[in-house]
Amino acid sequence: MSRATLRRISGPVLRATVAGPFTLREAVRVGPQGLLGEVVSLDHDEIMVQVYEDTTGLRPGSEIQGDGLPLSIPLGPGLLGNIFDGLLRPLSGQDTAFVRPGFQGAAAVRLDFAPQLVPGMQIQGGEVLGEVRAANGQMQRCLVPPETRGEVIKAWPQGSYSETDCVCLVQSAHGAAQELSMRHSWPVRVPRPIRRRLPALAPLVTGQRILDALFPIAQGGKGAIPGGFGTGKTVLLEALAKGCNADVIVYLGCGERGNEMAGVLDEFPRLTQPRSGRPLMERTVIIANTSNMPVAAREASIYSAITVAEYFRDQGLHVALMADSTSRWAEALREVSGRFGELPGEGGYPAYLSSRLAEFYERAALVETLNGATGSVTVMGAISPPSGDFSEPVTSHTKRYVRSFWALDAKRAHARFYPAINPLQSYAEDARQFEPWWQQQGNAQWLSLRRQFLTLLEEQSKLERMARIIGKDALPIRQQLTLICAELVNEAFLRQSAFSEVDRVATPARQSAMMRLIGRFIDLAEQAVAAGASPDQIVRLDCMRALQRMAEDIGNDELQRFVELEARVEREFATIIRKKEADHVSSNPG
Ligand SMILES: Nc1ncnc2c1ncn2[C@@H]1O[C@H](COP(=O)(O)OP(=O)(O)OP(=O)(O)O)[C@@H](O)[C@H]1O
Repeated sequence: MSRATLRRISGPVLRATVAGPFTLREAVRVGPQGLLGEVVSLDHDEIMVQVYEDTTGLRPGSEIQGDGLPLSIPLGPGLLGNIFDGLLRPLSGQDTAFVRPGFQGAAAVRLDFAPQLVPGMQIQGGEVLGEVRAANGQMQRCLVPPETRGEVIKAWPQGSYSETDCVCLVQSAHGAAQELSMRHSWPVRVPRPIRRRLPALAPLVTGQRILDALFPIAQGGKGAIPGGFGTGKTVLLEALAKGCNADVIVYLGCGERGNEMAGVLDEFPRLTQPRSGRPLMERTVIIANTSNMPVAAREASIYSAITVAEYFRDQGLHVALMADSTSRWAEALREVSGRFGELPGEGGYPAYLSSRLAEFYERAALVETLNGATGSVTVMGAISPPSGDFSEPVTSHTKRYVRSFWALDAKRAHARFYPAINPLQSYAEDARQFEPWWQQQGNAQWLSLRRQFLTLLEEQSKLERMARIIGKDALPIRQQLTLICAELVNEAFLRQSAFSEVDRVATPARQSAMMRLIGRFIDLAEQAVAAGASPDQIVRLDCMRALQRMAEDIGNDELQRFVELEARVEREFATIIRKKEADHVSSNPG
């Protein structure tokens, strides 16, 4: 085992004189406490180590021992429903209220394991070793570690085992025997292998109308949520974690304030999944690395989170990873890089900020797993640009790698218009691909309605600028109508409170019903104006209020009420149009 002697300590960065061969990225144990670290540079007889724990009290002269392996995390069935720090160690103290006791110790917790392998079988990495059934009936697959290959020489029978108990013995072609348990470890910085990437065909259904209908993200896609202070990044990520249709949620609180994380920790165990009604924590893994935890661990936490997400993907599941916030992660990178004495690049960040962001987002994908199943990791990262300036390095580099960009807007947030996503600054590069998916949901008009809504919102912004100069009433009637319709899209469709009992999650069917109804309103309003009705008459229709309130009034299970509302809108427009035609006839009797 390689050893080194600690020479210099600068916060989480150590320099040590080596007495044995170390490798780059090797995990090390430092000092008498065995603090966990990683070799980040090698130079003749000196190594530089980044330590993931508090280095207070450490002294020069202490010993550093190499693990001989890269920094790795344990992956097993005990992850689901629990909360960990950035290096995947269960959080202790108050936070352990819902941590399955002894996860790390593993021996204490026994799980019902049903094997799927029998002696004589030739197996390869990624195959299903067996299944674990939790007390609540939830099934999880245990996988053969990706690099394992050989013949099963012994398989333990169905029964109760701890995560680290041997349940299968495999002999490789070279004759070496390997013990397999329900848990295996994997180096966090190495993407887990897959058979191939698949083209994304379906969106991740988020339950947020502005995202699903206007700026969708693919299942296996990557999205960013940039937004200045207090614009709603955390609330939006939490809403996605609660309402999206992923099988597993990995929620990473990276460098956020402790009280914000406390909200998640307190709330998630009490909530149920809107679709299945099951407890939300059953499908969630929380990784919390708040601003008061060691800075270097924050840097590692993003890799731990994506590795956990890939582990569930490899079981053939669809996983959504929410990272709040990637800016705090980049700040950790900057701080540690400064201590290494590296030359700072743009904004003081290291020159490799962009490649690190790329490495992270590239791990999002829809894939065929090693065992032939289909799974995905969708990544959504919040960004906190200082002063809300989207040209700063983290936002601008992230923009190059994500396909959905949901820009939060301080003006909308100040007006308490939530989610405060600015539709003019946001985009979704994969949107058109989802037309067939929406057709399958019974919304054949989705693409044209989406285009119509986006055009209205764009025109609204231009017209409002003009109206500020000349006054709204001085605009031509058609343009006044555009403003009315855009306002309806905003108020009735895009506004969605994350705290509303009825509206916090909108199903695709309800979103479709609302889109169609607004589209019908726009058609009828145009017909009414063509027949001579004034914009004022349209605004004063009784149904206007019902339309503006429909998101709050009509729930996901009450789709028939949209049909009734549409009939009411048609009746009211028919009345104005008939009246206009009658007026026309009486003023032109010949
Ligand atoms: N979708 C939403 N629905 C209802 N209210 C919201 C929504 N989004 C944000 N808010 C309101 O805005 C407040 C601030 O939101 P949040 O804490 O998510 O902002 P943030 O961008 O994460 O802040 P910070 O920059 O401090 O991390 C919330 O406490 C809530 O009152």
